[in-house]
Amino acid sequence: MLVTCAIILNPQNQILVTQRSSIMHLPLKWEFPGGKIEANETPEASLIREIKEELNIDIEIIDGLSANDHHYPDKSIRLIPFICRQTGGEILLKEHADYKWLDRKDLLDLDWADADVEVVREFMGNCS
Ligand SMILES: Nc1nc2c([nH]c(=O)n2[C@H]2C[C@H](O)[C@@H](COP(=O)(O)OP(=O)(O)OP(=O)(O)O)O2)c(=O)[nH]1
Repeated sequence: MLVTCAIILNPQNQILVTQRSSIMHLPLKWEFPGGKIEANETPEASLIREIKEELNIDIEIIDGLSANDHHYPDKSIRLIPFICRQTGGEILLKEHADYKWLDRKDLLDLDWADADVEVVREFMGNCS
């Protein structure tokens, strides 16, 4: 399953992180918002759509990071991360339990979905 996720930076270069709800797969784990790529969709178009649906905000995509393949006991995903900026809208949580803007140095303190840990490491390595 192909999943895109957005590492959204604000003007202070903090990063938006979202917490999965208790009724989702991987309940209460932190992730970068995003979701499954649908048929006939580019990864970029899918991500822009998902972020609007889940968070009510508009984003532009700045760059891509390496995809990370991860096997959960019940499913395998290829997580495809993009670095993004918010271009409009106000955050409204439609699916998630919580969100926060975090400084880069604090990212690894969260209880991440397992597939994200490698993405966080690459992002921190690239930017520090
Ligand atoms: N959106 C997103 N999903 C992630 C991340 N890390 C990670 O392991 N995942 C997993 C959680 C889900 O199993 C899948 C994304 O699916 P989704 O969020 O679109 O859909 P979902 O919960 O409806 O999935 P499903 O139960 O229908 O399979 O990828 C991440 O950073 N962002």
